[in-house]
Amino acid sequence: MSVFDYIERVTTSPTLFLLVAATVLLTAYAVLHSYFRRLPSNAPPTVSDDLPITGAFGFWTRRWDFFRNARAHTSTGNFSFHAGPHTVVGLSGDKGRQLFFESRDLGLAEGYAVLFGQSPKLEDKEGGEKEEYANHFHRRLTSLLKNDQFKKKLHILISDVQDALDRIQYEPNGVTNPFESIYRLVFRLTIRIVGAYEIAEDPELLERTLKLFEMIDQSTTATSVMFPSFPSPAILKRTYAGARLYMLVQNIVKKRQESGEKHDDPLQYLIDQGDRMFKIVEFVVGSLFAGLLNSGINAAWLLCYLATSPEWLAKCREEIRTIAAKYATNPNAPLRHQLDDVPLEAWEAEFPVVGMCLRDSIRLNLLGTAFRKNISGKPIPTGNGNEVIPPNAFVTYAIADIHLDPNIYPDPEKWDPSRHLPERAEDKKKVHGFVGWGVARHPCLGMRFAKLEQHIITAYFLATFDLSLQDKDGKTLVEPPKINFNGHSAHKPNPPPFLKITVREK
Ligand code: HEM
Repeated sequence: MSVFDYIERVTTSPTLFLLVAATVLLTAYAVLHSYFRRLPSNAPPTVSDDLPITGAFGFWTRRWDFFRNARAHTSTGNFSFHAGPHTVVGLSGDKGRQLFFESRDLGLAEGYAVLFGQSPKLEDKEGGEKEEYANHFHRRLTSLLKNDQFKKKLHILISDVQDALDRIQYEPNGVTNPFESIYRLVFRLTIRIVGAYEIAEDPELLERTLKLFEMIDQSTTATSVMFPSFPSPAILKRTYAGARLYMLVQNIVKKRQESGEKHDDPLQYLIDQGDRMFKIVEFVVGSLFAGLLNSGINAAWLLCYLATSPEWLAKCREEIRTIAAKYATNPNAPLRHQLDDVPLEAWEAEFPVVGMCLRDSIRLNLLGTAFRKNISGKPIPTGNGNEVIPPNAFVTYAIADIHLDPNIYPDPEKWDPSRHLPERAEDKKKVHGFVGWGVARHPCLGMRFAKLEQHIITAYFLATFDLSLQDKDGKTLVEPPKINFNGHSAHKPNPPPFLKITVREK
């Protein structure tokens, strides 16, 4: 068939004409798009699978593999790619890590807002407004995470833990999935510290709030970041869940206003500060995102690790027994009741063994990448020749770049708390050798609370139960489940493991 025959056929068949026109337009768009999003020549080299329009799929499908592969293919270990319309630079190595965590030109909130992107959009924020939001959020959270709050709340946190353990004790066949039961407990504790009394006290409302939160959490998909204006199911779900959460909190506030009822809780503090409704909801959801995932998932993992490590289980129990004996008013009471007399200061400072177990769990389970954005308006030198991070580019650092480095942490995928003993101190071998609690410009604001709740949950659990790990068929597991290191953040293992528990007498 000659070219003329072909043209005649296309122009006389409307379907074929539309098909060809669409293909031509799409190709033209892809070519133009690729041309306009070209990076400056001194940006780190672009990865080979950076597709037009969508960008690099590996970033979404196998994040850690994508990073390892990309960093291995450039001389500096830094590389560039796209996530939809966004230019992203991946940093790696010691220099990259220091720049990432120490540069004041890299904005944390701006990076997470787009690439992590879970918080429901209650109001669009631009420039100064974004900064105002971050300041407001930090101010409120810092007030709620002060010593006097912990002192006041300690007894209620402990009572919530005891309540959860009572429920776990009566789960069928003495078997519990910690990624559900302990995760829910952490959710309740987090609501106590950043949310509302009414939610923490009402199991049905607590469950509903958790479901809405999880709906938002699951809404960061590749398409929702690539095409944020397209009403994809994920974005619709997020908007729906955000609106429902808004109404849920609004109802509580209205009820309080109408009845004149007040509670000594975070919600009342926010109301008394004169915060508007959307700010209150934004604060609660933001705090849950900052706090719940890491705390809830690590609390569950910690028990799984201990259930498969007789050595560290014994060491933790010994520590718990010693501290309980130091403070117990009745040394003959069962261990779990002796713990009721432990003061806040001891909960915070006197659990180094449990602390090391938690530290290695965080090393392994802080997955995916941290995010920043170049907000300086200028190129930022990376310290490698004339290589720069272009203005407005997003910046990512894969936590595994340091946490799974075999030169720092030998046998890096193995949970081994003894790495953190003073004589080994593997995490001190390099600057920012452990970034599990954030470092430099962005240390974790919730670390004190997170450690406190982890110490309390672990101590009460081990004092109350003997435990072993098993699969869904009841087969004993002698090793913890494998972690999917390609995950984007701390997550529940699939399939889940179960804890088989029996109540301890002493
Ligand atoms: C085991 C539990 C936790 C872990 C492992 C953890 C870890 C981290 C890490 C690694 C960062 C730094 C992120 C970065 O540099 O990109 C961070 C920051 C932060 N964390 Fe946590 N976190 C935990 C619990 C909490 C809790 C319970 C809260 C609050 C209720 C919280 C609030 C925050 C906030 C607000 C920031 C941002 C600080 C800033 O903007 O400078 N975290 N956390």
